[in-house]
Amino acid sequence: MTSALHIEHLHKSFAGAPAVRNLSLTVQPGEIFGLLGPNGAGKSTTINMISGVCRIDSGQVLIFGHDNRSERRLTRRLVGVMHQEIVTDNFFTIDRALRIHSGYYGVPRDADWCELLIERLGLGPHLHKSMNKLSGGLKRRFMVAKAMIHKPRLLILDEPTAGVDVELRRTLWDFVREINAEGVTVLLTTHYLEEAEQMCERIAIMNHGDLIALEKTQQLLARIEGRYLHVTLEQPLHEVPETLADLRPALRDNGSALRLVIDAEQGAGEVLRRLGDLGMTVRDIETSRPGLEEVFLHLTGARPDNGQAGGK
Ligand SMILES: Nc1ncnc2c1ncn2[C@@H]1O[C@H](COP(=O)(O)OP(=O)(O)OP(=O)(O)O)[C@@H](O)[C@H]1O
Repeated sequence: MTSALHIEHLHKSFAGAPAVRNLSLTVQPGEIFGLLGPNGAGKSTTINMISGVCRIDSGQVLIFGHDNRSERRLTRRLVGVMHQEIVTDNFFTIDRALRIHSGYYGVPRDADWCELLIERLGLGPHLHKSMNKLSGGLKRRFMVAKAMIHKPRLLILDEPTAGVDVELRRTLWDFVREINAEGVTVLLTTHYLEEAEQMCERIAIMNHGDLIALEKTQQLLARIEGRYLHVTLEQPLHEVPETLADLRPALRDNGSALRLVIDAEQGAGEVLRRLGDLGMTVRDIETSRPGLEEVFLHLTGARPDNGQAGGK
């Protein structure tokens, strides 16, 4: 089966500083694939090389088996990209801009498809507004429609939900799932790791230009063993006693909450007894499983978007 996207030994430097180093990966047709990494990891540079916006220093990008440089006209039609920066055609209305963009790809305008995009992205009531009068959320919705107007087989979304409210994020992801079910392959980046966890079958993590993990989402999640035990204390702690070091403690909420890591099979009772022996009075407990955010932290040592966004 021809892969939807095949990247081989891709490399890009800016003024001698590598932004993407020897990157190889393959996305299969029909996948929803996540490309994650902290700020500056090289995700956008990779996407820009795939879409042809950024010159490739060395390596190769094949889109459904076609080289994105030697078969540029063809591959441009096969891919739809929503770039991270908000770029709109300021003095056009949404309606006019969408018409122009379908012409740009040289595909005949498919009125039904265009209507579906407009309806599903909630653009209907705003079609005749000029772009510079739209809210940020609406501009993003327009950008998704624009990326898809020519019915690409590979849709690339670079941070589609940055700065977008919860309701719209849900609408957007529902739509992405729907078109994926109809056969469109999706490559996405997001700083909201919960979204990546829910959406992606496989996830690649980049850091400082290198690929540091590429696994099924479930395998990635299984990398962190154990469960979290979240303990609320009656009396705040100033520091955690040394004797609890094996539980990898993290003090939170000015010392009034303690997060401990316990074995998957270990019961909370034994841990609570140990806390009691140390003179701590526990007010409340809760357990949870580590999510993608913890795996990400573990692998990269950084929070997505410097801790400004993402899960809990
Ligand atoms: N046009 C450019 N000129 C110079 N340096 C650049 C350019 N584009 C990207 N870089 C640098 O390349 C590195 C990778 O940046 P890139 O934007 O690809 O990362 P990213 O993973 O997409 O980050 P973010 O999550 O912040 O968008 C960074 O060090 C960045 O400063």
